[in-house]
Order: sequence, then C-alpha cells, then structure tokens
Amino acid sequence: MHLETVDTVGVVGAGTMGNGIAQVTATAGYDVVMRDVSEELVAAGFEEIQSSFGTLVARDTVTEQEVEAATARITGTTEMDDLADADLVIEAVTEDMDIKQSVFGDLDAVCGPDTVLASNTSTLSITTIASVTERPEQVLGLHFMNPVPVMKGVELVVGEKTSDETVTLGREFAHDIGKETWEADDKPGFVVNRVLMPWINEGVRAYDEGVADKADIDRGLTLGTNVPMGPLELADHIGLDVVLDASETLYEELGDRYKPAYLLKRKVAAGDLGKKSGKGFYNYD
Ligand SMILES: NC(=O)c1ccc[n+]([C@@H]2O[C@H](COP(=O)([O-])OP(=O)(O)OC[C@H]3O[C@@H](n4cnc5c(N)ncnc54)[C@H](O)[C@@H]3O)[C@@H](O)[C@H]2O)c1
Repeated sequence: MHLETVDTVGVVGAGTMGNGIAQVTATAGYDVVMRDVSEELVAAGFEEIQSSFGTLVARDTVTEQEVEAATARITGTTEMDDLADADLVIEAVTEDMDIKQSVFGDLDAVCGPDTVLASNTSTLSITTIASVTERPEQVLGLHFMNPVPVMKGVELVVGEKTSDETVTLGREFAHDIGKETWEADDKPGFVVNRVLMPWINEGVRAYDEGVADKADIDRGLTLGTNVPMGPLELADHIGLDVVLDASETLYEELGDRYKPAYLLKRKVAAGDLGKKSGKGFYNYD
C-alpha cells in the first residue's frame, strides 16, 4: 500500500482521540468513516469535532468553507462492515488488550487484503494486537497526541513483524496530515509514555505527600522546566482513567518504578476522571 492509493481512512472509536484523528484526517482531504458502538457516541464524536473546528475558525486556523468540506468528508457509523473500503484504518478504542484484539480480528475479516491497520494505543504491544490478524506485517502503531488537532507529534510504533513498507506508509500519512513523527520499537510505553507516566505519577505522589499544593507543583514544573502544563493539569487533560490504565500496563511489564500513585487510583474509583468528567485534580465547567 502506497500513500497515493489511500483515499478512505477508517477510524474506530469516536472518543477523545478518535474524533480528533477523524477531524485532522478529513481536513487533510481524506474521506473518513468513523465508527463507534452506539449512535449516541458517534453523534458525540461529531459534536466534539464541530466544537474543535469552532475554536480553530475563531483562531483563523481554518476557514468556514474548509470546515464545511471536511465535515462533509466524514461519515459516522456503528457498523464494522462500513470500514470494508478503507485503505487505512486507525483504531482508537478503549485501552484494553481484549477489546483491541477483538476490533483487529473484526477489521482483518472485513477489510481488503491491502488495508493497513494502525492502533493509537498508548502502551499496549503492537505485536500482541497484530497477532490476531493474518497481516501482522501491515499493522503498526500510529500514536497521536492529545488534543490531536493541536499536537504536532505522532509516534510510529514498529511491531515485531511490521514491514518497512508499512512504517513508510504510516510516516508519509502522518506527514501528509500535517504531523511530525519519530519511531519507537514495540516496547512498553514506547518513547513518550515510558517517560511521561512516571513523571505524572511522581507529581501526584508529591501532592499527596504534601510537598506543595497542587497549583505549586504545576507551577514548579511549568516555570522550572519550561513544559506547557504541570503533571496534575496534564493528567486532568489526558483523563485520569487513561493515565491509570497506561500506568498499570507499564507497572505490569516494567515493575515497581511504574507503580501507579495511590491518589490516582482513588480519584478514578471516585469517578473524578479529569476535564472530561468535570472534575479531576481541578474543577472544570
Ligand atoms: N486520551 C489521551 O490523551 C490519549 C492520548 C494518546 C493515545 N490515547 C489512546 O487512544 C485510545 C482511545 O483513547 P481515548 O482517550 O480516545 O478514549 P475514549 O474513552 O475517549 O474513547 C474510546 C471510544 O472507543 C469506543 N469503543 C470501545 N469499543 C469499541 C469498538 N469495539 N468499536 C468502536 N468503538 C469502540 C468507546 O465507545 C469510546 O467512545 C486508547 O488506546 C488510549 O490509550 C489516548
């Protein structure tokens, strides 16, 4: 599969990442089929896309005409069969190996033999996800960053059997939709989350152990190391459940230095998931 032959991109999952990936892909001129498990979740994905486009129009990043054209290129569905004509499919469902393997098994059965299948997983093994398909050489990780329309980076994750041709296609596609890439071997957390998750968890522990109040922990890191957000604010933006899932996978694979912070688990158990639920370490409207 070469980039010139990619016309239609399937996106599985219309949540935080899936709707962002659909938005940037359609903006770049591709036809997009976005699938989730219910009409409501597909509709919520479209609402998020419109809201994000609204912000970009207000900032003069895109025009109303471009928004209209991009929106018209996105089709929503709850049917896996509607992904049959996709040349590239990007999976962005819940961070759970069983769910991802079930999606990849279905995609392998539904899509044509040349279709490349990508996962947006933050930490799970691309090799293990690919193992349920008959085309592991056509499976790679395309790990977008949140929020997708704003963040430039896409991590290319190379599984045990991913072919060079598939990596090239992933890289060219990411560049074509305006992103920049780096390559990571299929090891837990790849580059970004391997380094980011312990940083966030240490910020949560520092808060829990009374080193400073939460705003000062975030100010310390933003002013002291020139990052745009401190660990507590960033965790709220990512979703505390997503941070916990990623931390647990890394803990399982890499041991004690990745142990999730106790307060992170308590917040998730309480349903305080960050910005998306209105409350995490901070409150949101
Ligand atoms: N949130 C982040 O900051 C972030 C960043 C990078 C990568 N990721 C990764 O992206 C993936 C998605 O994360 P998210 O934050 O968008 O989660 P989310 O919970 O916002 O969205 C996941 C969506 O997948 C849907 N889904 C579940 N099973 C499905 C199926 N079989 N078919 C179609 N849709 C299905 C859910 O209904 C939900 O709408 C995860 O693997 C996560 O680790 C997340």
